[in-house]
Amino acid sequence: MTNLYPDDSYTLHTDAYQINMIQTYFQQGIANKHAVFEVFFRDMPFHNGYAVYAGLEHVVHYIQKLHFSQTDIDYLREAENYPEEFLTYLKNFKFTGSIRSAVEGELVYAHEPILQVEGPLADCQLVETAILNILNYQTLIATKAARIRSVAGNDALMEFGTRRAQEFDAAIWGTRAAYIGGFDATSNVRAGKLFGIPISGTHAHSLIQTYGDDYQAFKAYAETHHDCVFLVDTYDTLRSGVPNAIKVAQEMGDRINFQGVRIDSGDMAYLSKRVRQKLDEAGFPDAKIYASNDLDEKTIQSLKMQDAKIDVWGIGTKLITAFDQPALGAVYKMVAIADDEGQLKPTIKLSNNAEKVTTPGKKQVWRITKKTDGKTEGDYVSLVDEDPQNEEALYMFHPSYTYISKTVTDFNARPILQPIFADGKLVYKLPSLSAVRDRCRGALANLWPEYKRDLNPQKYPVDLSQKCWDQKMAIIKQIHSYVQKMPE
Ligand SMILES: Nc1ncnc2c1ncn2[C@@H]1O[C@H](COP(=O)(O)OP(=O)(O)OP(=O)(O)O)[C@@H](O)[C@H]1O
Ligand SMILES: O=P(O)(O)OC[C@H]1O[C@H](OP(=O)(O)OP(=O)(O)O)[C@H](O)[C@@H]1O
Ligand SMILES: O=C(O)c1cccnc1
Repeated sequence: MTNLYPDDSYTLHTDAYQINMIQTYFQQGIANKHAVFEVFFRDMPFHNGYAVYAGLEHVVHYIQKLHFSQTDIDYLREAENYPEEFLTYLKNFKFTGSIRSAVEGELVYAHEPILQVEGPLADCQLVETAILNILNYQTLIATKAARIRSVAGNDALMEFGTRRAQEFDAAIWGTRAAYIGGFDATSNVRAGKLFGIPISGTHAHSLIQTYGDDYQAFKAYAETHHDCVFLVDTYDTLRSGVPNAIKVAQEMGDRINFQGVRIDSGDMAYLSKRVRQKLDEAGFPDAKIYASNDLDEKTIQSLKMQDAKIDVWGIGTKLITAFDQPALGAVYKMVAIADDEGQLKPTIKLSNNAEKVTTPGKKQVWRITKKTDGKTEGDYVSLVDEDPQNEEALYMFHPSYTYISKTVTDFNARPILQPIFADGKLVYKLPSLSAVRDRCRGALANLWPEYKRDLNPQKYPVDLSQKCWDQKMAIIKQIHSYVQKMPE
């Protein structure tokens, strides 16, 4: 049976190896050694040209509540038999690190830091797992939602995924991420209460099955609700569902707001056209046609090409589970660590796979836009002490194929990583969810269409500054010559 603790928290929502490492650092006297870690992902989700950053608000809640409760300590003692002095250290633990991050709704790209944690080594290590858990999921769902929005045009998009989501938290934070990416409403009532997302709902087939008849069911619903959308596919969409929906709408007249009908099966291109015709002929040209059933950006695009007469799209499974790409794959890597004199030194993780070699040093990401049209030229990843805003002309080159380069003039450089926590204190005012959603919409408007197309989008430039690149090469050389001296 599950143990339910009155003081349960998310502090133990971490991998055991983090606590094991913290124990080593503590017992070796280096738990407070200054360190910097950065989060980034290596591949664009869904082969998309951009990703929509989401999850920061949940990260903020998590960090604010971070402390080991008495039952956390009791559990660690019992499960792992940690030494008492280490448990006392954990009991007194307070997060004193600093976090800089992209803000929610911002567009982010592979191979650039999207969040940075700096501070005592132990603090940085403890939060890795939860931060990745949050950002990996929410950024994925916000991106999927934006892809769906990009094919839906101005049609209404409703999130219907809770019943298929990977449990409670995924449903709740997933629907919030979907809203950021451009959805309009959710069927999840708790998400409405928690986040202020508009809620929306029609009714299920069980209502019709309860009455055993479309007419009786629609009538009962209409007698008890003002706003009515009738689900018309339980027995036969064209012969029973739609005619009975029209009949009830006509009988009830102004006593209801007949918003439309929902189709949940069958050939939706064919059915929606026939349904539209019937609604129009009956004098309901404003009644909308809702569609649901395993939809995603591909089916919506196909239905639009078939000139389907669908106004509102209800999307569940394929959105909330990120059906075609279940993980973003963001990682959390150490980029700098203090030496014995307390000086922060860049550090690298090498790999035979060039893609997996990290970029050392504490960094900033600059979004470079042209002053003339506000359009994005690419991202420029610099060391933290560089400021491209002061440059007249910015030389940008591909970090692997360095001969691919351009010089940008007349540009603005905007720092993407913003201060969120400074020495453990929240220094960022969380924006409203609608402001976050607007930010996403605005960012997409400033992106060239070549990066937004669904199929084979252009690869968005994420370039390293010369200083950052030189430092990386120097460290790689240094390590190679050190390793070469070792016997095999
Ligand atoms: N005209 C169309 N063009 C492309 N895809 C469509 C079209 N009409 C429906 N679809 C999609 O085809 C799939 C049909 O799935 P499925 O066979 O499970 O549905 P169904 O048999 O109509 O309904 P159900 O089994 O849920 O009662 C769904 O993903 C649906 O969104
Ligand atoms: O297909 P999705 O994108 O996941 O959208 C959500 C689905 O959930 C409902 O079906 P379900 O069969 O669960 O219940 P129902 O009896 O109300 O149709 C709804 O009718 C949609 O088909
Ligand atoms: O309101 C709806 O129509 C709805 C809600 C959740 C899942 N499917 C449909």
